Amino acid sequence: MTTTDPVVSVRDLRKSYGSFVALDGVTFDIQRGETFALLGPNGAGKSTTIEILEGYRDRSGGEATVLGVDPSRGGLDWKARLGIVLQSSGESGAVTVREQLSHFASFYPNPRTVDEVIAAVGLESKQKTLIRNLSGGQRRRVDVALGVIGRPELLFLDEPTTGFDPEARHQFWDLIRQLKREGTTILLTTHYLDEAAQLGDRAGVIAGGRLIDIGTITEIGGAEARTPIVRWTEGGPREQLTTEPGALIASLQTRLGLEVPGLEIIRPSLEDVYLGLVTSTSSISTGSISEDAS
Ligand SMILES: Nc1ncnc2c1ncn2[C@@H]1O[C@H](COP(=O)(O)OP(=O)(O)OP(=O)(O)O)[C@@H](O)[C@H]1O
Repeated sequence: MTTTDPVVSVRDLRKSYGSFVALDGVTFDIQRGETFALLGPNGAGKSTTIEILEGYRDRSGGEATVLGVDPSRGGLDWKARLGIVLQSSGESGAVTVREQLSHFASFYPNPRTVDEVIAAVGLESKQKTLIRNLSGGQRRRVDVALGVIGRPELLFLDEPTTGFDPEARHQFWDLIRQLKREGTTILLTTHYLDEAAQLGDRAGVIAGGRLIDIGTITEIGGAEARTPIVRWTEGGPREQLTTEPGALIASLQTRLGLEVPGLEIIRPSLEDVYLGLVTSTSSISTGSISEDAS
């Protein structure tokens, strides 16, 4: 593997559980230092993808390379270069936060200090608490701390902020930005579009086991994100004009400086675009979404 090779390379990845097809030919690369967000609704295939790349699940077909190694054959040296935060950790320990982190740190050649990671996830006041006595969100913070303590080259985060309160999410985003500055490559799955937009250099939208769109966050927003939506709220129920009339009114209002009471020009958020994508299931199955949104 050379320094310019992708850190993660996935080609036509397939996974079936019996007759059920969970992944139906997924292809993407992640470059060194990049943060890639995998977005998709429940059951889309995000965890299946990430767990194959972590070496937890076997694939049914296609190719995968992670840090130059086929993850189904990765040994201990390979695993020591990864940080893994699973979707559910099963951390129910009868040990304290501090003890658990110290124990994990001892597996790695060049770990971060326990104090550093405890501060990074905001668990200073709970470091001597048994893990089983933590709240759900606090346990999740322990999971994240365990994932980063080994100073991984590649960090896998499967819905890392589920159960976090807003302050903890922002603290987590700061931690991820610090890891990005240090050059860590990150694969993140999330339902939160603001999280993908805040952290992701690029994102892939997965639905029904297929990657239906891939690109920078702006590219995924695509034409729809650039088209103004006009909301007319004067005298009656809210009406939304999303196509040509909306664009025309918006353009006239801007060019002529018209003040129209009750007229609000907005641009759809990534969330609006995403919901449009994942609810158009008929288009997804024909694969036309990526063409429409590009
Ligand atoms: N061991 C299994 N046996 C059978 N089906 C499975 C198994 N694991 C996952 N699946 C199915 O594969 C599909 C993809 O699951 P996966 O966990 O990858 O989705 P996801 O995108 O991570 O969803 P979520 O956002 O809900 O976590 C789902 O329909 C799920 O029911």
